[in-house]
Amino acid sequence: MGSITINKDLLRERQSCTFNVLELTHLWDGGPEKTKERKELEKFFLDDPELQEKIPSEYLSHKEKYQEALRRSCLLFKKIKEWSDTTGCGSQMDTFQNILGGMLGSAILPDGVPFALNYVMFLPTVMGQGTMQQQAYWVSRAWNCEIMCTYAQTELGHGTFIRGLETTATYDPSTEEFVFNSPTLTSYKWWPGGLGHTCNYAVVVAQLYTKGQCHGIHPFIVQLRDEETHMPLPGIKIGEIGSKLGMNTINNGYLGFENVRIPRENMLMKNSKVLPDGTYVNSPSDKLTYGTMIFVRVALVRGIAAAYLSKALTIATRYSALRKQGEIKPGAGETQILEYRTQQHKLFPPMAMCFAMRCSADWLWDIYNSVTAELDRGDLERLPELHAMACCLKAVCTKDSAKAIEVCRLATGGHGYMNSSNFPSTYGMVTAAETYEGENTVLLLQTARFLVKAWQQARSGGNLTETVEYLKTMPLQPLSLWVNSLQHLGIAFKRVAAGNIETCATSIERRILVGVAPEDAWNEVSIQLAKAAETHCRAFMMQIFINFATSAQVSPELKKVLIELCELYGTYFLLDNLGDFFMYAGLRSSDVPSIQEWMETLLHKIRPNAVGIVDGFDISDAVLRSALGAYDGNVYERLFAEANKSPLNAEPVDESFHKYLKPFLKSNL
Ligand SMILES: CC/C=C\C/C=C\C/C=C\C/C=C/C(=O)SCCNC(=O)CCNC(=O)[C@H](O)C(C)(C)COP(=O)(O)OP(=O)(O)OC[C@H]1O[C@@H](n2cnc3c(N)ncnc32)[C@H](O)[C@@H]1OP(=O)(O)O
Ligand SMILES: Cc1cc2nc3c(=O)[nH]c(=O)nc-3n(C[C@H](O)[C@H](O)[C@H](O)COP(=O)(O)OP(=O)(O)OC[C@H]3O[C@@H](n4cnc5c(N)ncnc54)[C@H](O)[C@@H]3O)c2cc1C
Repeated sequence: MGSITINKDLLRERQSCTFNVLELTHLWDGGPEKTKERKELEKFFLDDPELQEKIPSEYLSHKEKYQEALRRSCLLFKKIKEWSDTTGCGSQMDTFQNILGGMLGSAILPDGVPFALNYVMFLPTVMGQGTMQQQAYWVSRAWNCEIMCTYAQTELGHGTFIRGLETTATYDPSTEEFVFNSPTLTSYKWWPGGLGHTCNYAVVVAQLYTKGQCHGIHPFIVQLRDEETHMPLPGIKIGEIGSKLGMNTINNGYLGFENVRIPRENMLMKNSKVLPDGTYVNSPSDKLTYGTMIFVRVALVRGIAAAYLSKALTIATRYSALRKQGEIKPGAGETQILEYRTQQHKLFPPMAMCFAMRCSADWLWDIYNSVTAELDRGDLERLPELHAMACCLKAVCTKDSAKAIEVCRLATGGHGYMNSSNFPSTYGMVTAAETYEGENTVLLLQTARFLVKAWQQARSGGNLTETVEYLKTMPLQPLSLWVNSLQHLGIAFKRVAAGNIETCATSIERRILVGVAPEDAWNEVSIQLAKAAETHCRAFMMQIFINFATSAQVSPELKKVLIELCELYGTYFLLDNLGDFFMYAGLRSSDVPSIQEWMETLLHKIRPNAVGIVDGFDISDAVLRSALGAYDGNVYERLFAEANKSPLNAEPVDESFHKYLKPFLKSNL
């Protein structure tokens, strides 16, 4: 046990890699300086014995899991402060992003950080929707952990349709207060992270009533618990919602109100306002209230979808390089399972997806920042495009990531089913993101709304924004004969997207012409609309990946690998959606064998570099937390060591034998 020798198959894989792995790590991190900072940060946190796991969390009770997560969260956030004070290297915000949205947090609190919402949603909401005075007061309190806050929007009865939320905030001009009530069971807040027993304040989204009129949903800061005793304040009914598929340490909670009063100043008033006499002042756009959701959707693409997929791929690829099972040629000796073409087909396309997600996430982050600056200047023109792209990228990337993580688990056979593989917790984390922050189908339909409008605009000769420009040009270009090239793939994906969007738009128009109400027509066509949004997103990701791979300033060896992965992304999704390419991209059935061969050749070319690629993600063993994926490949020793941590192995005969089994066996049924 505890051998530090590297598995010889993994060693051979590393020796035969054709590119410089460190160069990929630098590219992945955004430069050598970023790699250095990340490694220093990991060392500072992960070498701390107080943050090491003593008993695997799977063996703790629900309550113990939460208590242990809270202990670590407190230590972790003290250390963040220490890190910023002592190193002066990197702002605290960078560090928070790495902890909450990066891999570091998942190493220390794999099932979720109960403080996450304070940073991921409360602070962005106050910064985006609070006045300067409100920001000055609340940001420093929450930032310095004087208070711990969450974001309470979803209710038992409504998550998606937020205009239907039932919690009321009624303004009382005589005291200049808002009075909060939960009129029904379904109006109870349900889900907010950290709400159960961690937070003492929340942004609460409620229907605003003033002067007898409802003005729709607005955000308010509400104190929930006493700052000293942590007891719920009068009229606050609060608790935790119970055990879930994953994320069991994030402390999701419920919350009801009975005549809870808050000062008028606690309404976040950057956009709309209520004056002391109760006069309501409108926001420039009611969609500005939805700003925090856009921020989190943007952050999730990189922080959850791409990051957790890179982890799963590292585990499954290293394991596949050392696991031997069966023979390809009888008598030639047992084969590394990575040699099986079917295994390569499971693992390498998700590697390509991981790169496509990262490039798209960087693009999305940049436009998020520029559009946010424009909004601050009162310019709302690009908000619809940002909303549309944040919605479809969040939906497609979390879906691809969750599906691929499950494929990675299946690719490791029985051992992947163990908690010690770290697949279950990784999957639990990512599949949650398919639902939260906007359920994926719902988000795709939001993008589809934007696309149908863009299609109509293209037809009437109007101007189109960057991501939908192709709707103007694509239909005009004649279909050419199929060529196996990246450029042709890029065009074909756009043709498929344009074709799907056109089909939807004309199906809706056709229905309306025969008297179907527009809303019913929309619902009738919505299966195709969701698909159209997905194909638009895929075409966007394909093009972004092509731009990245062809223009990356890297060595020829690494560039070759990036191009191979990019081609694999395209050929994989093309072969998976042949019908679309037949219908809209001029593909003929006689073209398919050569594309299948192209894809298989790519799998063959990527094979020698597979371990190098995942090594390039540079995920340390402490972050991977997997018996199957460790750098040295000593899988079987680790599986044994993990099995022996089971509390059932503490005694050779468990007490249940004497209590139940022995009497049963002796009872002569
Ligand atoms: C890196 C991260 C690290 C770690 C994370 C760790 C832990 C965190 C874990 C969990 C956190 C989870 C938090 C949550 O889930 S909070 C709750 C999130 N809830 C949602 O996302 C609700 C989803 N629903 C909606 O977003 C909207 O209600 C919906 C868009 C579905 C519909 O809204 P509404 O009915 O008001 O609008 P429509 O009539 O459909 O459209 C009107 C119009 O407005 C446009 N629109 C809609 N949303 C936006 C937006 N956000 N911004 C801009 N514009 C928007 C829409 O396109 C329409 O435009 P038009 O067609 O021009 O009329
Ligand atoms: C782990 C986790 C953490 C969360 N954290 C928070 C939090 O911190 N704060 C918070 O406020 N909330 C939080 N949520 C709630 C989350 O945002 C909602 O669950 C999510 O928005 C989906 O809403 P819903 O549960 O009401 O699903 P529903 O909207 O009821 O969806 C159910 C089904 O109906 C379909 N559907 C609904 N509307 C439409 C439509 N218009 N068109 C077509 N199909 C539709 C959906 O596609 C889905 O298939 C969290 C949820 C989870 C799972």
